Amino acid sequence: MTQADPQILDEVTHLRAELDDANYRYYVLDEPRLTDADYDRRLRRLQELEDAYPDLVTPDSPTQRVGAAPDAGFPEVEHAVPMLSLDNASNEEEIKAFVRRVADRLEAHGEPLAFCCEPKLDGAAVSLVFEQGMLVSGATRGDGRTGEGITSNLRTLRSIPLRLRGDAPPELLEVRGEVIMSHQGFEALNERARESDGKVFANPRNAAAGSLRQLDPRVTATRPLEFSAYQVARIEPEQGDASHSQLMARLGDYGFRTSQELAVVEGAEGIIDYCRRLGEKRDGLGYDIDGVVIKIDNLRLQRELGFVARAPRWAIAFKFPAQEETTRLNDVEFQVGRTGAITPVARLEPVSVAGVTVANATLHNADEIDRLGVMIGDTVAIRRAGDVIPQVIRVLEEYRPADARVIEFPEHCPACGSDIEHLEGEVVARCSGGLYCPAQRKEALKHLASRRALDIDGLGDKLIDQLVERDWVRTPADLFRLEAERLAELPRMGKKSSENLVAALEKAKKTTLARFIFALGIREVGEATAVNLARHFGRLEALMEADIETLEAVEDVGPVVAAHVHTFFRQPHNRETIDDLIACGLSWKEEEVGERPQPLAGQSWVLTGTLESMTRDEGKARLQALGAKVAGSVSRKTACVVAGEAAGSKLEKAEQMGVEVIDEATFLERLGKWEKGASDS
Ligand SMILES: NC(=O)c1ccc[n+]([C@@H]2O[C@H](COP(=O)([O-])OP(=O)(O)OC[C@H]3O[C@@H](n4cnc5c(N)ncnc54)[C@H](O)[C@@H]3O)[C@@H](O)[C@H]2O)c1
Ligand SMILES: [Zn+2]
Repeated sequence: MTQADPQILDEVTHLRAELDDANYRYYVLDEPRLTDADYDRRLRRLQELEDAYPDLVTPDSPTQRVGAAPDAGFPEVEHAVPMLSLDNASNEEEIKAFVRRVADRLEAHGEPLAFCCEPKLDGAAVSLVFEQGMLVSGATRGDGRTGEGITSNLRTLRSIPLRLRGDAPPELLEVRGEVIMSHQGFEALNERARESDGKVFANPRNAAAGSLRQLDPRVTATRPLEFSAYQVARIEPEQGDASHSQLMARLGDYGFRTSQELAVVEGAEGIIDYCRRLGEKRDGLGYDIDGVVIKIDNLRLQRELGFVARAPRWAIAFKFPAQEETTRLNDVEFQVGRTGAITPVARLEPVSVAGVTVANATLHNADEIDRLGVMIGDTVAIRRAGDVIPQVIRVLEEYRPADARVIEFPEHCPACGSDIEHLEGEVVARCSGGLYCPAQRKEALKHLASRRALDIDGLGDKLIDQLVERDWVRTPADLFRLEAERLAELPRMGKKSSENLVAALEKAKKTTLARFIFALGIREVGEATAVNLARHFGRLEALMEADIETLEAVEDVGPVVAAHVHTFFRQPHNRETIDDLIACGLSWKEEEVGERPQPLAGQSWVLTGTLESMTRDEGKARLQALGAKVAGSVSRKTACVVAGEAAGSKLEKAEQMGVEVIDEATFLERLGKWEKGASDS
């Protein structure tokens, strides 16, 4: 046996310290600092050294253990059957070697072996114990022997049955599976966290693990978690299933979700083919997988093969390329979205992430840049998964060069030069050139033409897209200069509909001051605010000249709205656009700004979560137009909460306070009724 020299000993000690720290950050804090690739490299190196110098192996080496010791915040749960890790294969050769190895051990030469292949879900492993069909305990993997008791948290997951389906449940069932978060759920959770200064997670795995390990189950309940079962650890009495795949079908009958991608294949060729096909599907699945788990399907053969220290002999994980990589951030550019939001985009040293070259990643907004503490020249970890835009998730500060530069947020819109507004308390910075900015042109025109603005009949979204794309319409006033003959050249626009549109444009010119103000699309100026502004100032000129103080004196106008209005009218381009519209013949009689019935007057409403049929701003405007106040937080005075998709803490608070909560469908139904009532009278 070779004797290790002090240098090797040093390296081993150092690697172990690094890996222990990485395990703690990954499994306990759910906040890794190393990428998985870096972690795996270190673990492999340690394994090599231990193979070369077996004397150095200690029972507590990271190569001998799984996960990390359970956190003290939870009761300890001893696993009756240990929760192990899996050996890895990273290429076809290693898959073939695995198949040869098991065939040799089983002395199954010549006979094709059946393997059950499943996606390797990238979440957090949990174990669930059912007695007489009832869920009695749920735990994390922990260090494999002892996990954290998180039963109450797991009970909040709808995909975990609290009682097994069917009338003859086994006396005892222990099921293992992965708790995952879909890409959609993950994005929505982080989006909420960014808005409310909550914890932003690097990836769905950390988000799932972190959400499960909340001390308060009510927090877990708000997180979009799903459970997918992949193993039966114990079943008593035995039900006579001969294979893993039969057990999975049984779990389906008991009410569990199992992978839809599960398939039984034969031999190494079958496995390799499955891995290739699943690899191609990976980006479209909507959740993270980091590979394929391959298991001997026959349960008797599984038992014959048994386990080694860290992993079963009858299974292997084929690893897909990592979805996180590190690269250099060369520069940051700023893009204007269609609603004027300014998004910082990281220009990266191109790097291949899971088979796709990534050269750009989003940095979301100025707060995110602060949160990450990122500078130009930094080495950053990026993540690309599914169809989600690649993101910068972490800075590797130790690699920061001496000439790293601070990222300066621009003061003027890169598309049109208007001032960028970055209001206190708002995460998103925006271009204030609403009507003028080419990046916002389509949206601005769609808003202007909409029913509650200028109400231009027949000017739909598709038509606006065409007009802008052909460059026939650059400013709102250009709309009113369109001629029927020219319009008739457009696809699916006959002579008749062109003439109708021109007539509708003519008709729309006669409007009201309130509609005109609303049509300008000033941020946060909904219909109700527009009415208040029109009523207060009476004349457009007076509104345009108003200072912030005067604006704040208007009913329902707070500092934020006042600032938006003020900035809007300070932009020379916006003023030109308005002059131009008036020159085209837009007009209104002040006295037309009349009273509208306001069935919701005096009520306070709260919107939370994502609405499918409208933006939150629009929902707010429509409520305000009916007289309601729309508040940002729930209190006892709240009349009603509208809960959209992925509604979070506000929904929870409303439920605690006994405030009425309605879903989007009910909201739409009621809005329709009230709005009809309002326009009838
Ligand atoms: N970045 C870091 O700092 C850091 C630290 C520690 C670990 N890690 C990463 O964690 C991984 C190692 O973790 P591990 O020990 O949990 O091993 P593993 O994740 O490679 O394999 C075991 C796990 O696979 C999961 N699994 C998913 N689908 C399954 C299925 N269908 N059947 C059976 N099991 C399934 C189970 O949760 C099981 O616990 C590596 O990828 C490593 O890079 C990273
Ligand atoms: Zn702009």
